[in-house]
Formats: sequence, C-alpha cells, structure tokens
Amino acid sequence: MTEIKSPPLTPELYDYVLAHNPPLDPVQSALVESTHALFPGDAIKQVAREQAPLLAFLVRLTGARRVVEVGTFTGLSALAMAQALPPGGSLLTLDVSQEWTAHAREAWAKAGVADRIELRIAPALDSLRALPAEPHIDLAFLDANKDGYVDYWEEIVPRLRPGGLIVADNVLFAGQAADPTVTDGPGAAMRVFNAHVAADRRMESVMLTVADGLTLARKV
Ligand SMILES: C[S@@+](CC[C@H](N)C(=O)[O-])C[C@H]1O[C@@H](n2cnc3c(N)ncnc32)[C@H](O)[C@@H]1O
Repeated sequence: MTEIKSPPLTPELYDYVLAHNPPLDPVQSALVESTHALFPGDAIKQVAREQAPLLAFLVRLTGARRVVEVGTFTGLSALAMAQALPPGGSLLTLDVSQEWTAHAREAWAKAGVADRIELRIAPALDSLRALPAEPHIDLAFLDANKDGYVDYWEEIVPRLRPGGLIVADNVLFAGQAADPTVTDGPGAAMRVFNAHVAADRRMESVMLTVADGLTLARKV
C-alpha cells in the first residue's frame, strides 16, 4: 500500500502554514479582500494565499525575466510575480474579461508594477500563437480554462528557454482529475492534461499537492 506522508490539511494546519509563509503585502491583501467584496461568486478563482508567495519565490529562484501568465482574473498572481521580477523584467498576462482585469490594473498601479505588466484581452490561444516562435519565455503560469491547458502547453513549450519553467494550477481539480467516474468537464480535462505532461519528454515535471494541485515542469 502507498504510504501517505502528508497530514490531512485541517484549518488549523493551514493557518500554521500561512503563518510560516511570507505574508501578503498590503496591496495583495487589499486585492484579496476587494475581489471577495466585488466578485463574491468568482473569488474562488484567485490563487490560494500560499501560492502568491510561492509564485514570487519561483520567479526569484529561476531569475525569470520574461513571464507569461494564462488567466489574469483580478491580478493577484500577476502582481506577486511582477513584484519579484528583476529590473527590466516583464510579465505578459492573458485573459478574456475586461471587467475582472480592470480591477487587476488598479491593483498593479497601486503596487507600482503596472509598467512591467502587459495585459492582452483575447482568447489566450490566439495571444500565445501571436508570440515570437523562438524560445524567449523563462516562466509560464497556466491558470485559465482547463480545456485549454493542452493547447496552451503546446504553444508555450517551444517558446520556453532551455531550463525554463511551466507552473500549472488546479491539476487535481478537487480530486476529479483522479476520479475515473468524472468523464466530462474541467476535471476530466485536467486528467488529459496531466497525462500529456507526464508523457512529454521535452519537459521534466513534478506534481505537487499544493492548494488544488500544482505541477512544476522544467524544459530539459
Ligand atoms: C482561475 S482564473 C485566474 C486567476 C488568477 N491567476 C489570479 O490569481 O487571480 C481564470 C481566468 O481565466 C480566464 N479565461 C477563461 N478562458 C479563457 C480563455 N480562453 N482565454 C483567456 N483567458 C481565459 C478567465 O476570464 C479568468 O479570469
């Protein structure tokens, strides 16, 4: 039998984890609160609190200068990554919603990072296909429609520099990715994506049980 070493994540244990992570800064905290106030039915889309400092950590760890994000929403993950960029670094973030991303723009301006973030409003696949074909991306974060992940992956991998990183969120999709009775919808789409990633010899990938599941994949 497979030995499970992770303790069950209780509210108390989650609070403990958050207490031992870098806290959200005032603009990030205000963005979490305002997103819940303005868009209560959609606030769940925002990355989990432990993921914002993790994404910033990964940007710093890799020294990424060119970051692409698929799925902006109200801009928390873009904010955290943009704040971690080195001087001259830039982040391109892709979404289809004018309404949600207008709120993102306000937060980026308040944090003083608007000048290093470019937002493109269009279906992400179109925006990715319009990018230069040569490898120029250091880090990409996938966090949009789950049925698009495989296509986004296929557009990003050739544009990723050797050693570049793809971070994919929601790879467990509340456990549905591993549930064979779920045959349709985003959970099933994530199962297809996860198999695609695991079989891709261009990339070395690890799947982590962070939040709703996070895959880290490095271009070999
Ligand atoms: C889970 S949210 C992103 C959360 C964001 N990373 C954050 O931390 O707040 C997913 C986003 O993907 C966007 N989206 C959905 N389908 C899309 C598509 N085809 N192209 C671009 N963006 C899309 C949605 O509008 C939504 O804002």
